[in-house]
Amino acid sequence: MSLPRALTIAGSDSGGGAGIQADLKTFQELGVYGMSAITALTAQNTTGVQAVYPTTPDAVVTQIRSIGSDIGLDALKTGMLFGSDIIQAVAAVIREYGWTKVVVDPVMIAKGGSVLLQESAIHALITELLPLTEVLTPNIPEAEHLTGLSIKRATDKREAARKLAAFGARHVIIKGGHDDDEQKATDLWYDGRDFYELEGKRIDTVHTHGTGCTFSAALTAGLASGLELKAALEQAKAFIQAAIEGGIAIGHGRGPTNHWAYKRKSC
Ligand SMILES: Nc1ncnc2c1ncn2[C@@H]1O[C@H](COP(=O)(O)OP(=O)(O)O)[C@@H](O)[C@H]1O
Ligand SMILES: Cc1ncc(COP(=O)(O)OP(=O)(O)O)c(N)n1
Repeated sequence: MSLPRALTIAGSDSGGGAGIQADLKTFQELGVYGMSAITALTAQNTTGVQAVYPTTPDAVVTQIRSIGSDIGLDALKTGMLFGSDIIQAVAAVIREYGWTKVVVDPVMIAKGGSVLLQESAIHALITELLPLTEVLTPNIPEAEHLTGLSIKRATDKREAARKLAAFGARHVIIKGGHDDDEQKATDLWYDGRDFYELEGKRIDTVHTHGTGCTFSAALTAGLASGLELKAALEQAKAFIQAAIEGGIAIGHGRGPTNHWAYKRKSC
């Protein structure tokens, strides 16, 4: 197989732990050539998001076309999309190129509470992007917000996953980082028919900035490399587990995960 290529369409995190920076580091660590289309600049560090400066739909589409018309790609992911106009533009360009290995991380709110997706953009996310989505990776608050359901028990997670699949996503992974299990961090995978669990030991740490971005980027890298979804998910889970175990205590707040830990571990 030729060099695998992956694109991330997301926001920039100046602190380097989430967004575009986390995605490109993850692609690189997994041997995938990484490319980016930036939807917004955030001034951000381990204590939170200080400011958000969205780009324009035109700027986003032009970046994506520069890649589509020349280098091409094997898989793509979306992260912070911020507004409905950017979502509509991204969906249109995905349709234009006919890309199908599309991972959507429906980033809404940073762990510090800052809004990374406007409320007015939820409708566009559901109607424009989810029908183009191969794998949707919400955390629990995002799954609740998209479905209007309250997720307290395992059965609620399953109902939410069914509802998200009905919006058009072919596979749904509801991530377990925010649930109240103190021993395990378990992600639920729904393939439109059956449910599976991806289990990991919960690590007691505050250094979890960028976990969702890193997990979805690792999944995208696996798909770009030609792995089947099950193998790509297992690799992504092992990648994020190692990255959280090796979390980096820099700054004065919630430090980033360690993107080189997985490769070090497997060497
Ligand atoms: N403390 C933790 N220990 C182990 N795995 C975790 C922990 N927190 C999150 N994860 C895992 O990291 C991935 C991202 O999940 P989550 O933190 O829920 O996403 P987000 O960053 O979007 O809120 C999932 O695979 C989840 O199970
Ligand atoms: C630019 C940007 N994109 C996404 C996020 C959210 O990342 P996530 O992996 O969910 O991690 P936390 O912010 O929740 O720690 C972000 N912060 N910035």
